[in-house]
Amino acid sequence: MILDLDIGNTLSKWRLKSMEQDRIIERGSVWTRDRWDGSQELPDFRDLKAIRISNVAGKDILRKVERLAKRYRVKLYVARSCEESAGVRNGYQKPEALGVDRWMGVLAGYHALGGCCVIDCGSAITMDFVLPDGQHLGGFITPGMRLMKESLKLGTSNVPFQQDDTYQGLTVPGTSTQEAVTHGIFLAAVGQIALAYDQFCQSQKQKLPVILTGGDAELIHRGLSIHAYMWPDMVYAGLELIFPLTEQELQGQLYGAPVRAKIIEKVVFA
Ligand SMILES: Nc1ncnc2c1ncn2[C@@H]1O[C@H](COP(=O)(O)OP(=O)(O)O)[C@@H](O)[C@H]1O
Ligand SMILES: CC(C)(COP(=O)(O)O)[C@@H](O)C(=O)NCCC(=O)O
Ligand SMILES: [K+]
Repeated sequence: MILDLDIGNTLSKWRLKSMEQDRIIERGSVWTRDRWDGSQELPDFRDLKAIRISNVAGKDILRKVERLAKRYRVKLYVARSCEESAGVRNGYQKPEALGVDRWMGVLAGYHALGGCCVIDCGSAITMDFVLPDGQHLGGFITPGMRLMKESLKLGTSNVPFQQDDTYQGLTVPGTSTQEAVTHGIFLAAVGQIALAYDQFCQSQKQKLPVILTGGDAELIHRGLSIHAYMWPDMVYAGLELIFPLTEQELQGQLYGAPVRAKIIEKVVFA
């Protein structure tokens, strides 16, 4: 069994993947700031062959995982941002400073679709752009929806947005503090993405595919008018790409990868 860890600043997501088949056996998450020891939310470490980790929540967490890997004598693969990997050249002045979750997303996105725009809607909303020739151009970082809400401390609570169909109402002016805040935040999240993507396509004179991932991707996706692929396992896919362990991964098949919509040529009957 392989344990893949996507450690974000809010949630630490994990999944258990079987070595033999391309199957996810179990998934879970723990609050990154919580104590992990003895947490019921973590998988059983005993039957693991390997742990692969993308971590943006600091060294303490990494040390915790290193201790676990050592205790259970499991091989640990730690992802790090670097200058170039899997055909992508890191556009950061200091490549190692790029968040490794962003780097995993960019590598997976480029492998699946070539040039693309990768958007991770988590504690922060990050956007990254990669050209068809593999050049990463960098991107944008803004507070995620929950952080925007908390920063206002206006009639808000720590409860995440209801991922239900009330989003339609989110684009009309709010008539209470709660509504004005919730609608405003949604508008900010969706609006910045639309503006940044539009300006990018104008400057590059090409429309690159957009891939969304992260805890708030569903909600934001429904507010976007641009077409976007959803890839919940995108960060994990970056781990599969740089640390391939299963048959499929060794053949470059990434779990849940979007398949570029084929433009069906109009069949014209003579
Ligand atoms: N305090 C909280 N209580 C409940 N859900 C939360 C809380 N904070 C964040 N969330 C939800 O958890 C998800 C965090 O997104 P995720 O992409 O996992 O973030 P990160 O990778 O930055 O940790 C979001 O969907 C958000 O709505
Ligand atoms: C921007 C981030 C905090 C996003 O993390 P997340 O929302 O996934 O918790 C993370 O990618 C990060 O720590 N980046 C390092 C700084 C940078 O990418 O420029
Ligand atoms: K994330």
